[in-house]
Amino acid sequence: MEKAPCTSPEDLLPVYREKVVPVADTITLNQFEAELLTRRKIHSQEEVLEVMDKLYSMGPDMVVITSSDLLSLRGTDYLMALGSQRTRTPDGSTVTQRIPREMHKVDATFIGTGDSFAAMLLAWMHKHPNNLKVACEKTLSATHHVLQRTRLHNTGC
Ligand SMILES: Nc1ncnc2c1ncn2[C@@H]1O[C@H](COP(=O)(O)OP(=O)(O)O)[C@@H](O)[C@H]1O
Ligand SMILES: Cc1ncc(COP(=O)(O)O)c(CN)c1O
Repeated sequence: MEKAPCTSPEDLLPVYREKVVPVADTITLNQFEAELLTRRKIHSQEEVLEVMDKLYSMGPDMVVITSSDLLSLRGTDYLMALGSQRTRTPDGSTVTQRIPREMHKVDATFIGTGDSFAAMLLAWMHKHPNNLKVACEKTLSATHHVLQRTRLHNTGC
């Protein structure tokens, strides 16, 4: 999960908030990025849902929090990802599907996992256009395999 300092200049934040997010259909971001965009801190499962609602109110219909280290019920060895999709019913109300998944932490630091996650999610969403659950699960599984293999390649264990 990306921590400060940001890889993007902070003065671009208003551009993301006001120009980019409102025209996005889907956003994938980690907990830190979600906190920055919404100006809210996440300390609990309830708060992550509030932050996701705020992100929906900014425009996208699909929000995927790629990782959070606070929310896993299984402890600090796990990360949580949370996929979520909002659909409008013919009567005008909205239904939100949420797909929380926990993954075992791989004991290493990786760069580019968020980018690779977003690219794989796009590919799996293309293959499974009506099934975010399957797209998220395949993305997480493939990500985990890539990271384990990367670690094995670098450390031999
Ligand atoms: N140390 C890790 N152990 C297990 N999975 C990880 C680890 N780091 C990243 N991932 C995986 O990569 C995905 C994207 O990583 P994340 O840290 O959320 O993105 P970013 O690189 O934007 O901070 C996560 O959903 C998770 O599946
Ligand atoms: C300068 C820079 N470094 C590293 C990364 C990789 O970030 P992440 O680990 O969040 O995918 C990015 C994101 N594209 C970046 O812009």
